[in-house]
Amino acid sequence: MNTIIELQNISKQYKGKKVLENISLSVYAHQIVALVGKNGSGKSTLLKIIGGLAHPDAGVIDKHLPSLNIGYVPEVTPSQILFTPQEYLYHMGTISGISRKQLQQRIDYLLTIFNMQEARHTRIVHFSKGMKQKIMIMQAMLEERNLLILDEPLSGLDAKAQSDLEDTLASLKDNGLSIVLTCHETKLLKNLVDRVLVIQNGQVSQTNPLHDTENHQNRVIFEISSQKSLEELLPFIEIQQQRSLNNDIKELIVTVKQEDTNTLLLALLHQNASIKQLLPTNQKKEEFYTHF
Ligand SMILES: Nc1ncnc2c1ncn2[C@@H]1O[C@H](COP(=O)(O)OP(=O)(O)OP(=O)(O)O)[C@@H](O)[C@H]1O
Repeated sequence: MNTIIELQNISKQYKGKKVLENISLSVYAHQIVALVGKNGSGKSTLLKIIGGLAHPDAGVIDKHLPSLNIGYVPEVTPSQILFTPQEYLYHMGTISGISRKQLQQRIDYLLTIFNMQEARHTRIVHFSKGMKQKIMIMQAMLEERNLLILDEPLSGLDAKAQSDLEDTLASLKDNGLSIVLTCHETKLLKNLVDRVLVIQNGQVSQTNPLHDTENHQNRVIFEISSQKSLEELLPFIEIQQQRSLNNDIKELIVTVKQEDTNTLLLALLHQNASIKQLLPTNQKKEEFYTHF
């Protein structure tokens, strides 16, 4: 994984009150990271520090990409914008000094990826909160970005708007963007984020990945002739360990997704493999080995 920005021992206080204490974290390319925590836990402060909008009292921010270009979208969404998306984005882009031709191409691209072409000429003041949120993100993306920082992008949106925005953020990630966002509720993020960082008492800790693939995988140990090719199995398995028992037989320990387990077992039987053990990966290793 390529790190794009790394924070080392970041601390911040306001009027003598410590908000962040010795926080270290990395943001990787093509990842969506969520910062979760209670009101006032320091999420926005940390976002602003990552985005270069606030300075830490101590610590180092190391940009691993020399041309790291960060877009920042604050929590507050302005409600009274009388322009249409086309007008608003065009004005904002012009203020940022983007050339006309480049700007129009970029607006077209953004309207497409945010699925907003039909609303191009409707006044933003008439938009739903979700659509306004999209406009704010598009504004932050008028310039090419590597990293997008979103403060509470999903808050106040109804379920449909949340899911719509999640889809958009997922396509932005697929197009190469990294995203750091804050959120109160982890359940909103289930299908979206790669990592969740919890901020509490000025410290950041990483929770188990929300995708929790560990719990949906099995570990299989089998013995198979050394002459047999494993090529057919490779799409399903991740090899953890492999050793020769003698010249003819090798033993493998592999993990396989729950849904691929039957296919794997069937393929192993066709290959005259001997299945020694099958257990969910969330069983402790010691328990696993005592089954021999
Ligand atoms: N500019 C500031 N001046 C003084 N205190 C500040 C400032 N910015 C934030 N704080 C304080 O720092 C603490 C952390 O604030 P921050 O906004 O980072 O938390 P948060 O987790 O984003 O909260 P919320 O979920 O309510 O948005 C709070 O106690 C807040 O009052």
